[in-house]
Order: sequence, then C-alpha cells, then structure tokens
Amino acid sequence: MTGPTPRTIAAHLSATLARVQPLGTVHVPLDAGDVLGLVLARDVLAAAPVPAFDNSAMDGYAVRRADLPDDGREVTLPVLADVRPGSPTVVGAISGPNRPGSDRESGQKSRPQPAGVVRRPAGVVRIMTGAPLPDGFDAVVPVERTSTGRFVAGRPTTERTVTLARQPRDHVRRAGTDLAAGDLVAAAGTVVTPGTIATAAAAGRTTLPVHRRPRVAVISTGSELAGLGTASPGTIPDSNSLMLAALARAAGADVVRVGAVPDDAGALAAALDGVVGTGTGGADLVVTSGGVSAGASDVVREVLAAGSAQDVDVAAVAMRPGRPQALATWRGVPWVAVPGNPVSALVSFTLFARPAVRRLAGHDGPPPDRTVRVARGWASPPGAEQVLPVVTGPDGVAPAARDGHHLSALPAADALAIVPAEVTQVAPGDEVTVRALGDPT
Ligand SMILES: Nc1nc2c(c(=O)[nH]1)N[C@H]1C(S)=C(S)[C@@H](COP(=O)(O)OP(=O)(O)OC[C@H]3O[C@@H](n4cnc5c(N)ncnc54)[C@H](O)[C@@H]3O)O[C@H]1N2
Ligand code: MOO
Repeated sequence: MTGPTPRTIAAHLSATLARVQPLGTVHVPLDAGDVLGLVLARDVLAAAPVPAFDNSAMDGYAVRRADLPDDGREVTLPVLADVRPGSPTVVGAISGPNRPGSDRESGQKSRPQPAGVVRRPAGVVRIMTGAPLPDGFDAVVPVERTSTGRFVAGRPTTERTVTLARQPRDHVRRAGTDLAAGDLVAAAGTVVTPGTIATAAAAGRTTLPVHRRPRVAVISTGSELAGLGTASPGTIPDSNSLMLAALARAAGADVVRVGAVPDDAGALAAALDGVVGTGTGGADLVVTSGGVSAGASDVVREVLAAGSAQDVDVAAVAMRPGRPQALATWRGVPWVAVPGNPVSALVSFTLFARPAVRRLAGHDGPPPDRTVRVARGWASPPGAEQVLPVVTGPDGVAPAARDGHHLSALPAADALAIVPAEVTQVAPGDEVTVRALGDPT
C-alpha cells in the first residue's frame, strides 16, 4: 500500500493548529449584536464605579439615622422633598439652617457637633429605588415599614409626614461597592457573554477589545454535485457545503460559502483565489470538501500537487471515518481539506477545522471532551480510532443510527464518540470520550 504513514487524530490536530494564530484585536461596540461569543483580547477594566453613586435599594424614605431613636422607637418626621431615579436633583425644598446635608456643604462633615446644638428640622426625603441618595442622608426605610404603607404607581405622593423607625439595614447601595473604577470586569481570553456586555456597559465601557471574528470560506468539490434544488439524474445535492458552512457558523465564524466547483483544477484554483482575496476582507481559513483520496478525479489532490499551494501536507489519519486529509496554504491563507463523504466531512471539521476556527477567534484550547457511559454498545474497527455520531439519552450514549457512516445518523447526533484504536467492541456500561457537536464555548 502506498501513501502517507497514518498519524493519530492528535497529531493531525497539532499539524492543523500550527497553521493558525489568533486574529488581531478590534474594538466592537457593546450594542453590536455580533459582539456576543467573541473572545476578549485584553482585560476589560471598569471605567467608572458600579454603582456610580450612592443610591437607594428600596422605594421608601431617605433618612438620617441621627434623626431616629437608637432603641427602635417610631418617630413622625416631615417629608421634606422627593427624589426620583434618573434625576440628581431633589424636588422640593430641604430648608432650614441645619437642613440635612448642610454639614457637608460647610465642610464640617466629620466634625462632632458642639454640645447643645440641636439639628433641626429633622425630616425625610421620599426616594425611589435607584435614585441618588441626597447629600447628608445615610439610610433608606422601605415604604412598607412606614405609616405610608405603599406608594401607588402613577399617582402623586402627597403625604406631608411619615412615621417610621430605625431599621437594621441601611438599604443603600454605595458607590463602587460592586466594582471600583479600574477593577477587572472580564479577563483576556474569556468569551463575551450577555453578562460581560451588561457589566462592561454598567462600568462605563462602550466597546470591547476582542479578537476579530474569523472568516471561513467553504468550497465543495465534485462534478457530481448540484446546487440547492438543481439536482438532475446522476448528480447529488451538494449537502456538504451547507453543512460545513453551518458548522463554521456554529463555531463562531462568518462564512463565505462558494458551493460546489467541478473536478477541474483550474476551476478550484480560481475559486480559491476568489475567497482568499487580497488585503483585508478575504478568508482567514479555507475549508474544502472532497477530492482528497486516491481517485482519478480527486481535484484537491491535483491542485495540491500542481505547485501553487504552499506547505502541502497530504495525510492519512488512522481514524474511521475521515482517513484521507490534507492541509496546505493558499496565497498565505491556511487551507483544511476534508474528505467528501458527508459523515467524514462532519467528523473532520469537528476534529480539525473547528479547533482551528476557535484558535483564530482567540479561544484558549479546544472545548473540553466529556467522559460518558455507554447505553447501547457497538463494534469499532481495529487499528484506527473510531469517531462515531452518538445520541445522548438518560442512560448514556448510543449510536445515532445503525450505520454511523450514513447521513441518516446526523440529524439526531449530539456528539461524537472517540474510541481508541485498540478497542474493537464498546459495551453497555463502558465509558467513552465524547465531543459535543453543538458549540460549547
Ligand atoms: N482507492 C481509494 N479510494 C478511496 C480511499 C482510499 O484511501 N483509496 N479513501 C476512501 C475514503 S475513506 C474516503 S472518506 C473517500 C474520500 O474521498 P474524497 O475526499 O476524494 O471525496 P469524493 O471522492 O469527492 O467523495 C466521496 C463521496 O462523498 C460524496 N460527496 C462528496 N462531496 C459531497 C458534497 N459536497 N455533498 C454531498 N456528498 C458529497 C461523493 O459523492 C462521494 O460519494 O474516498 C474513499 N475512496
Ligand atoms: O474514512 Mo472515509 O472518511 O471512511 O469515508
């Protein structure tokens, strides 16, 4: 038998990953929908404290605890003013020479009051949740713990006095207690989640420094392939380019799907030239399907042998399916060539191209595999790692179809089981390694 010496899945993955590096940093606005799922290229620090100012955690009354007896007795105090969320201003007057806050304005905040000085008028300020705590006030009493009982939404609040007592908690959210300016919001290398977006926005950021989203070009090869809805006798639908485009999108890439090119070296070279582009905007990775085995019309092999591609690595991987593989560089852009059999194409993309997309996107390593119990067993070929589409049920995993090489296995499959080369039979109760087919980030 001729051809390359078979290598392991791990060796071919290393060879693939050696060809890609994380893409450069871009600053994506927080309100751009596609910031979600990108990977932070730098630490994100809070630009402003969270909360930005002391504010009320409750609808109720801002008080000065000095106005409320220590022993919890109730007092009746005038309602001096009103403060609402979104407004730094207090509506209504807080009057009098000793009005709350006058000590701060006169620079005497920490100075003890001389004996005999009575601070009057004592009073409270009606305050809603999230509104800034007025200067000089230091606690909030929730409305349901006061004589008012409740506020009615949309109705003006007119009470002149309120009876209330000191509470065990102050119900004030202090500035910077969640995050101080300069605190770490999210670390470089982590994935942007809805929570990252919210926290960065709350902390005064407007953009996030992320690795640019990879652009993947998908080309399928084969003169037998027909575009969607155009199949005629002797042709088959080009399902691979649709599948690979969807896989690349699920892995976080923007995709240019060229669709099928015939088994013609010139046509494939022209398609490759078209997707790599010149300068910015071209693909960061090209994925082709088909034409990598030993047939007379294996056009990928023909182009790889013709001299225009660089760093050509035609490989055999000791795995089933997906044995024939190739890697190359086309005008500076990495090219992963996967076999045409649809299950082989899915397996090969998941094992090799997906980690490459993830590295381009800045992810730190592949998504973790899981070890799961086998519910229904299957045979595995000797001398090659088996990669079998499986479906996960309450008792463990089972083959997704009677024959894992068949397309009919794919709709239900939620993972690939990876069985070591020396194992020939997988039995119920065994544990196997599985890689999720969805896109864990
Ligand atoms: N003499 C040998 N023949 C084959 C070998 C070998 O080692 N020696 N390897 C076999 C294995 S394993 C595989 S896998 C296939 C891989 O072949 P290619 O990558 O060259 O793929 P094609 O020949 O182009 O197609 C294989 C098969 O898949 C169908 N196909 C291809 N593209 C699509 C598509 N876009 N959508 C749907 N289906 C597609 C195609 O019609 C073929 O039936 O080679 C074996 N042969
Ligand atoms: O190994 Mo091929 O990829 O079985 O069909």
